[in-house]
Amino acid sequence: MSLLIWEQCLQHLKKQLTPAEFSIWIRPLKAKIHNNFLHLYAPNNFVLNWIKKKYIKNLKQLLNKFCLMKPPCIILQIIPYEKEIKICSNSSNIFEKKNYNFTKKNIFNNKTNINKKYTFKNFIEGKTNQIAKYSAYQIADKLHHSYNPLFIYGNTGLGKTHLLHAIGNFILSKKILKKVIYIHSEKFVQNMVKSLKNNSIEEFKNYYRSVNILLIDDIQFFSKKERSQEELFHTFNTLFDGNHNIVLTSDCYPQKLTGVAQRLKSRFGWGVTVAIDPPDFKTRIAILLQKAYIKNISLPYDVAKFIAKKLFLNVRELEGALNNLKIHSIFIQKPITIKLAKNILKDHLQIQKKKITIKKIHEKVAEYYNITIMDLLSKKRSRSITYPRQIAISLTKKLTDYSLPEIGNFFGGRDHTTILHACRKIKNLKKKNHEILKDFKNLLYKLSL
Ligand SMILES: Nc1ncnc2c1ncn2[C@@H]1O[C@H](COP(=O)(O)OP(=O)(O)OP(=O)(O)O)[C@@H](O)[C@H]1O
Repeated sequence: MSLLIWEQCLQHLKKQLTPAEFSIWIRPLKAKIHNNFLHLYAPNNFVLNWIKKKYIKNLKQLLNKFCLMKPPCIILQIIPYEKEIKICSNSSNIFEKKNYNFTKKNIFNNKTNINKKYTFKNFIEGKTNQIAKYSAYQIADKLHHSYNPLFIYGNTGLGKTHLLHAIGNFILSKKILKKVIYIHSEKFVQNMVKSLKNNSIEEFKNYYRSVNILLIDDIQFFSKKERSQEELFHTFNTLFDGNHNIVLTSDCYPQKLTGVAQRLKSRFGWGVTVAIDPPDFKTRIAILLQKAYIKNISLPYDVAKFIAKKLFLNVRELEGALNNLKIHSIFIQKPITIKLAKNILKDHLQIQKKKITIKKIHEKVAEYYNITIMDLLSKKRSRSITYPRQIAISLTKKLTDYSLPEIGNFFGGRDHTTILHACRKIKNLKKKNHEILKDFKNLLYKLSL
């Protein structure tokens, strides 16, 4: 009996469960087969109990299905720390291996700049980022040319940089002789300026034009930097013509980049362009639990749920809340509870709320839908006006402490029942229509800046 049987169960469960369920509960389990016993090691008591309650029956059925002879008995236990290391290092599904540097020395030290911390394995997948992750993986795994260039765009803190490093780490782990470099756009510009000063611009050019996979982060930093754009343009052409992969990230769609030459923008869109949106509720919970696990923080599920409900714009914010909770719980020497989370998030949410005024909501919504503020407050009933108005009302309800009649006053003296109706309507539409949900989230983001 080998671990192959467990691999089969994993493949099956991966299809059966949602990505979030699989990542939170099943993926952290480490398996070992010994004397017809399948030892499953859970990272903590919480996961262990959950597996017992929700998945053990299913696991037994799968073992029965896949075993031709007598299926092994399952022994479920908590992993002791030293054991965890041992099992992990033997595990076949670990992507991270030794980073390697290139031997040829030059002024840039041939550093890959890849951060080992960010891998595909610890990138939690959900509806809003799965295409980006899939595309990034295609490049890492197969160096797919149809994905050249891959352009990933989205708001801050949603995992774009994480995916760039994940590509780099995956390629490095395969130990194939491919030169992969991660570079932040600002650094690219700095290096270029330095090279111009040092009379080493030829080395600069050769360095970036000789890579096999170039990962460039936050391309919007090239805005209005004509000389650097010129250099990027030639680097891009050399790599593209030589069938080398280029992956770029940005805070917006290529054509929306301001201060960037049209010839570059059009090249950015030659391959595949994918968006990353803020994670949905379930994915936020999964991310929190995973980050807590990595940071060795004991985070109860209900607290993760509470934080995920309150913070919905970006993952960096979730991580910040988690770090804050950890520090406070260590300081007061008490475990993390909902009460503690409420206290900590209170200040954060209060600051957020203070930043959001009715004026700002009016302005941002009007600008987003290309209508006037007067339209928003008017009695006009055409769909092109009522829909943005209902969105604005619903945002006001979510982001401020105003009562329904007060909100009615801010929107042209409307009755509180009209306000309630608008909020309910948008709530339902968000569930059914992805575009509406996206509009709502985009506006939430713009208002939070
Ligand atoms: N799906 C995810 N799973 C796990 N961690 C994530 C995920 N998305 C984001 N993160 C984490 O959130 C943090 C911020 O992500 P990252 O730096 O990649 O964002 P970004 O989109 O590049 O933001 P910016 O545009 O500000 O550079 C990182 O610690 C990253 O690991």
